[in-house]
Amino acid sequence: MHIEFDQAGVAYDGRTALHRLSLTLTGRRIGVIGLNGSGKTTFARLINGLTKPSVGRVRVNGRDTVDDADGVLADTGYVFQAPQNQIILPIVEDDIALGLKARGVAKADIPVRAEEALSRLGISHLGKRRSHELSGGELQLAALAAVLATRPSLVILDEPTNQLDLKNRRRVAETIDALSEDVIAISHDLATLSRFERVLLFHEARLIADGPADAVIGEYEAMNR
Ligand SMILES: Nc1ncnc2c1ncn2[C@@H]1O[C@H](COP(=O)(O)OP(=O)(O)OP(=O)(O)O)[C@@H](O)[C@H]1O
Repeated sequence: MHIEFDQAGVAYDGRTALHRLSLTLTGRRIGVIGLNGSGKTTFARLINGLTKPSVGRVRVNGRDTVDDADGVLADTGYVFQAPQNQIILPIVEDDIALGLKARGVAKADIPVRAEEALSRLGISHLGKRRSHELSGGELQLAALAAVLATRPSLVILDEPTNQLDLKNRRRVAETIDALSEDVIAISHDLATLSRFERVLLFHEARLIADGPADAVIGEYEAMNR
């Protein structure tokens, strides 16, 4: 990945959600930590252009998130904090197909791409299931499959293991570990992020630490002791 924040910041009605930030992200796996309301989701949404900067610019793999919003969206997949807001159609594979259709994938390729993504995560059996009947872990994996089916080069995960029990948390964490795509993950699961190459710590809408996982996680733990 190559992501550049150039004095980018976000404010809502005069309240700052993220102070101006300049930073370059390269590499394959970046974790994001911080207390509730510290600006993590705002930061992540800036990267795929879901949130536009109030000031400054964000560029993802050379594309500006305002000037080339469609290009950025095509290249970055975003798995939302609440998968029930992401998988909206009654049947899982129909939902995956909807996302592919919206991206202009040829009709004949849609079922192939959907099945490829489901089988990659070991959940082919969920394709024909009703999404509202799935467990939290199954739904989280289905949401990830829907994003992977669009073949993004970067996957942004917003608290992917948040709602999960221990078994599903492990399963999703292992899946994330095995992804070949670049990953930016917001997580409170510090054990998972400890395997990431770089971790960013947000506090009160500012980036306050940025470095190797062990050091930044240690700082976060010390702050909250
Ligand atoms: N659309 C919005 N309108 C107004 N305020 C917002 C909006 N989105 C976020 N905020 C505010 O910006 C601040 C940062 O929110 P953000 O969601 O980025 O935090 P977070 O670190 O992801 O929190 P959490 O861990 O609870 O998900 C919060 O004070 C939040 O209330």
